Order: sequence, then structure tokens, then C-alpha cells
Amino acid sequence: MAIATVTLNPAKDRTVFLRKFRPGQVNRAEGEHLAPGGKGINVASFLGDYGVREVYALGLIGEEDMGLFRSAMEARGVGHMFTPLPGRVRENIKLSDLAEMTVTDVNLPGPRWDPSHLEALMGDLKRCPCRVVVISGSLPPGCPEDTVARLVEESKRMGRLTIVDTSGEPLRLALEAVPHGVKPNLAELSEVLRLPEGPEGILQGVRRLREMGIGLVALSLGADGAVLSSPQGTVLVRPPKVTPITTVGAGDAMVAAMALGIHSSMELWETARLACAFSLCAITRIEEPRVEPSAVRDFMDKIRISEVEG
Ligand SMILES: O=P(O)(O)OC[C@@]1(O)O[C@H](CO)[C@@H](O)[C@@H]1O
Repeated sequence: MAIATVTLNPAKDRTVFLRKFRPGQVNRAEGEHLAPGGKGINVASFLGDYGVREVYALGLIGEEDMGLFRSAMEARGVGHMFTPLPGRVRENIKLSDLAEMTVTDVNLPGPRWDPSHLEALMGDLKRCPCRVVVISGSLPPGCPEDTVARLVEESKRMGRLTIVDTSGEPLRLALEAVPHGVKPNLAELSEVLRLPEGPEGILQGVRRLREMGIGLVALSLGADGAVLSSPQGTVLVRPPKVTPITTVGAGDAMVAAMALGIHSSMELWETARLACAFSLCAITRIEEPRVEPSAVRDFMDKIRISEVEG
């Protein structure tokens, strides 16, 4: 049985490399890179890059860009069941400052949709022969805020295990539907749970998610790594120092590893190590394939894991 990813608001990511980003001034680019993206699309791509078979990408795709998204999936052996929308997919701009090693995201809202498109996507999800469903990213304008929660409930009714990666009110509502897994970053979780600052906030956030009944929690902490928690315990996973080329997709790579961990019944520590290695691959390489098995193996040896009092 397969892993499916659902992207309600995909994007074409245009990364623009700048020697130094100067807000309010004329910036001349050193180069650019354009790739089909959106959180669930990235998760499916990374799984395909890693050689996972039986991955399906589902989502609402502007029909003028359908060819680009289909061929990106096919090149990685990823199946697709895309619902066409009129027009194009939004283009998100990622300003990569090579001096500071930071990325400034300018994410557009995305195209209009109507309820019939969502029903079509629900139909595809029902037909998709999957066991794990990843629902990732923002919602297009006007899409009801409980859409992710509805997808979680529907998937659970079909006996599937869901992972959610979204933010704001859609995340709060999705948590009430109790997905199997969730991967917020600290800012996203603090916004929803109103956590205290510092290490206490991190541990409290993880504990509260687990108390809600969520089986696998991954709280991403940027360059500091991540805390992962399941009934097997709670671990802090720390990456080695690397020079990132982009941060776009770092969280999606972590979600891809979580999906694989759940799908293959991995131990918590194994999932944590894989999640960190996937993420390191995604930030150190922008050309495809971004998550190569040999690079994952190399990073795995350099990652430190410690148990944390949950
Ligand atoms: O606007 P959203 O849906 O929250 O995020 C969209 C996005 O920033 O997420 C991916 C990286 O995680 C990119 O491919 C894409 O541009």
C-alpha cells in the first residue's frame, strides 16, 4: 500500500540567488532556479528521489502548468492524481541571500477554486490505494479553514494514517481531528498552543500534542535539529554544521521521512535520524535529485541523537 501526499495550494518555486539581499534597493541576481513545489509535492518528490515506490501526489493544479507537475512526478516514478483548476499554479519567490545564508519567502495566495474541485480531490483520495496520507501546506484563498481537518477525518474513516503539516487556524482545527502524525515548527506550534519561550515551550508543545493522542510528533527547530516523540519516547536529533544552499523544503523532507517511517514501521530513533538526514540533503542541494540515498547514508553517520525527558 502506498504513501499519498495532498497539496491544496501547490507552487512553482522561483529561487533567486543574490550576493547580498538589500531590501528597498535594486538587487541584481547571480542566478535563479525554478522548480515545481508546494509542500506535498516536495514530500512526494523527495520520496521518489530516495527510491520509494508506490508514492502518489494528489492536489489542485492549474491546468496550464499541469504538464510541468506531471512530468516532475513521472521523472521520479511518482504516480499522480491531480485535479485540474482553471489557469496557472501560483509562483512563489525565494530570495536567497548568499552572504547571510538566509532565504526570504514571498508566497503568493494562489488561484481561486470552488467546492466541486475539492469534491473531485476527495474522490481521488478515496480511489488512491494508500495507507499513509500526508496533507501539507497552506489553503488557497476562500478554501474553508477546516479543509485539512475534513481530509484527516475522511482518511481516518478509510483506515489511513495521516500526517499534517500546515499552520494557523487550519493546523488548530486539524489537531482537533487528531492526525496520526504532525510536523509543525516552533513558531507555528506556539501560535496555535501559545507556548512559553525557550526549552520549556518546546517540551510542553511536544507533550501537549502527544496528550491529544497524536502518535508521531516532530517539532522542527531549524539549524538546531528537531524533537521527535512517539509512544516509544522522545528524542532530540542534532544535525552536523552544514552550509545550506536553500532552506526551501527542509520541513517537507522531514515529513517525507516521517511518512516512510510510519509506512515501514520504523523505530522512533530510526525515523528521527532519517528525518534529519533527509532535511540535510534538501538544504545542501537544489538540483534534482535532492534526496539521494548515498547522501542520506553519509549524513546519517554524522547526526547525534539523545533521549529527552518527555
Ligand atoms: O504557502 P505555503 O503552502 O505555506 O508554502 C508553500 C511553500 O513555501 O512551501 C514549500 C516549502 O516547504 C515551497 O515549495 C512552497 O513555495
